[in-house]
Amino acid sequence: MADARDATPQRIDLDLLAQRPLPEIAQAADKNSRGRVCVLGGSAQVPGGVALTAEAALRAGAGKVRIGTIAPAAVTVGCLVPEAAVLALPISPAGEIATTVALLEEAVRAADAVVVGPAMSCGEHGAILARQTLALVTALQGIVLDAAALLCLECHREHLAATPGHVVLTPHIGEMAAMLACKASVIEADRPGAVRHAAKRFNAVAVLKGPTTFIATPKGHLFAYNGGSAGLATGGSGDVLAGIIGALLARGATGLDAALWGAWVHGEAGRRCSAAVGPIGYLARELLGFIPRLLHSAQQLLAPDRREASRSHTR
Ligand SMILES: NC(=O)C1=CN([C@@H]2O[C@H](COP(=O)(O)OP(=O)(O)OC[C@H]3O[C@@H](n4cnc5c(N)ncnc54)[C@H](OP(=O)(O)O)[C@@H]3O)[C@@H](O)[C@H]2O)[C@@H](O)CC1
Ligand SMILES: Nc1ncnc2c1ncn2[C@@H]1O[C@H](COP(=O)(O)OP(=O)(O)O)[C@@H](O)[C@H]1O
Repeated sequence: MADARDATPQRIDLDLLAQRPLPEIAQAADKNSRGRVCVLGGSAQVPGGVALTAEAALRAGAGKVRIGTIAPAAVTVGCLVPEAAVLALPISPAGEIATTVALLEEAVRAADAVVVGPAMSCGEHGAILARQTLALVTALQGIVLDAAALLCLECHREHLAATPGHVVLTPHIGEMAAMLACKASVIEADRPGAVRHAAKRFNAVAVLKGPTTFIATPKGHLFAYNGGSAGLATGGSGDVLAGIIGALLARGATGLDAALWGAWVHGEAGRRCSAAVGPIGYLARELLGFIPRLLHSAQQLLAPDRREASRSHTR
């Protein structure tokens, strides 16, 4: 990783995003053309995390969201997000592999982007969901791999090698250590190097979350966002980020643009919560309500005729 140490990251701010506008959503667009997101995750220990991801995707503009989660949690999750469809997956996919695969294929094929892993605690479950999704990767506009879905990436390198940069990995430091089979202290010592190494190794956009979030591309481009709020270090906050990125991929953004915009919107939502509630103690679900306005106002500000205004605004 030493070769990456001298790389200076580009700062993720409105000036950078102005150069990378998101695909517009037409005024007349119906819900199928605004982006369909499938969220696969959840566990008996953390049944509600997928609801955060699904709602974040809806708040970021997805027209349709479907949640595939463990059967015992499916009804509850559906009630938490009545705007989403729910798919009940067998709790032990290894034992019912054929059913799981058939259900997943149908769900993934009906989506533009898939988010795999939020709130999933079982490595085996994650491995199967990630494998099935990656097998269909070319039919999708994007995939986000999060949490437990990141723990088996070595087995998926063949699939990942074939993707044209629309897979986004969202590890925190512990997950990054598992991905690269090293100690967390090694990642801690060189976060920019680690994220670049992971992006290259797995041929994906890598997002290393933390007080400063680093984003890298397989070609070695490096970006950093450090404008968030300490209160973002709270259970479920990463699930929200994964949902935002999933929705932006589904509307047609590239993996890199979805990651850059996602990190910025997530961090700014944290700042809004911090101002409204207090620097720590706000809930991940309280981030959700800020997403639509942040996305909308940033895009308005960045419309071509307003870019000059954005520059003076951010100075
Ligand atoms: N649990 C909850 O309350 C909620 C969880 N939710 C969701 O569940 C999912 C799993 O979350 P989680 O919290 O169960 O596992 P998480 O902390 O990600 O650890 C995974 C591994 O990483 C390691 N690791 C972590 N940080 C590290 C570090 N700095 N440095 C080094 N190691 C570090 C950690 O090691 P350990 O801390 O056990 O030593 C462990 O091995 C996720 O999607 C989350 O959003 C929410 O939906 C709702 C509330
Ligand atoms: N001290 C901090 N300051 C700003 N942002 C932070 C800080 N700590 C964590 N974050 C952000 O909060 C989110 C936490 O995600 P994650 O670790 O996956 O939590 P969870 O697994 O509970 O959802 C990430 O987006 C990360 O960048």
